Amino acid sequence: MTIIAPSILASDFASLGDEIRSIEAAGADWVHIDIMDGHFVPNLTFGPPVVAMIRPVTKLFFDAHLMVENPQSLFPALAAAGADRITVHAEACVHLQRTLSEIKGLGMKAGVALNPQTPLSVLEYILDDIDLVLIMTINPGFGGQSFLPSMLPKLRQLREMLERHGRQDIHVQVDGGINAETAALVREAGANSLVAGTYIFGHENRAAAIASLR
Ligand SMILES: O=C(CO)[C@@H](O)[C@H](O)COP(=O)(O)O
Repeated sequence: MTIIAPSILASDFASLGDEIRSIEAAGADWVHIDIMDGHFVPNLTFGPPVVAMIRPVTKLFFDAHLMVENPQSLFPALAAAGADRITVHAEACVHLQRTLSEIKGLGMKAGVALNPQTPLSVLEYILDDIDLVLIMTINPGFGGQSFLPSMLPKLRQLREMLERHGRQDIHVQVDGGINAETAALVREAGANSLVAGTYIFGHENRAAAIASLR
């Protein structure tokens, strides 16, 4: 079963609670929360106080994607705010294994995101520390960008790596430019968790949009 994680980056922030209720009613599995700091990526979103405010709105799993420098400084506040998983960028973490241990030490699941140019080899020795790999199918920072088809072979190679290590249980997530067309491509290449912002929140029928991604 493909897991659908709408990215609230594309929602109407003035009605964030209602937007989250809407995707829950439409069949979303996880809420994807893009946290950006204006340094690691050239855009700024929100932080732990907003996560805490939306926590009572839904019981859906909170899948936080940190596009920030020094992500570890946010872990305690995000744990307290109710994040279920924190995904950090390998490019932002000098001591990646330690960073992942810190996330798990606070009772959350841990994931690693890779920018398009980052090789899969950075994952080779940390597979025991994660339950998700996020393959960015755009350069992070903004919604509404076009899907990079060059990420399809990367997804296939990741699936092979996970099989080689007996870790097929690790989620393979994609993020960026996902719509009904690109969803079929990434599912075929091995993704089982799809993040989509513009496509779901911009669709007149969000339940139909989510169903089309599966
Ligand atoms: O992490 C990001 C952007 O950096 C994403 O989660 C985007 O929000 C995806 O947006 P769409 O491409 O689906 O509009």
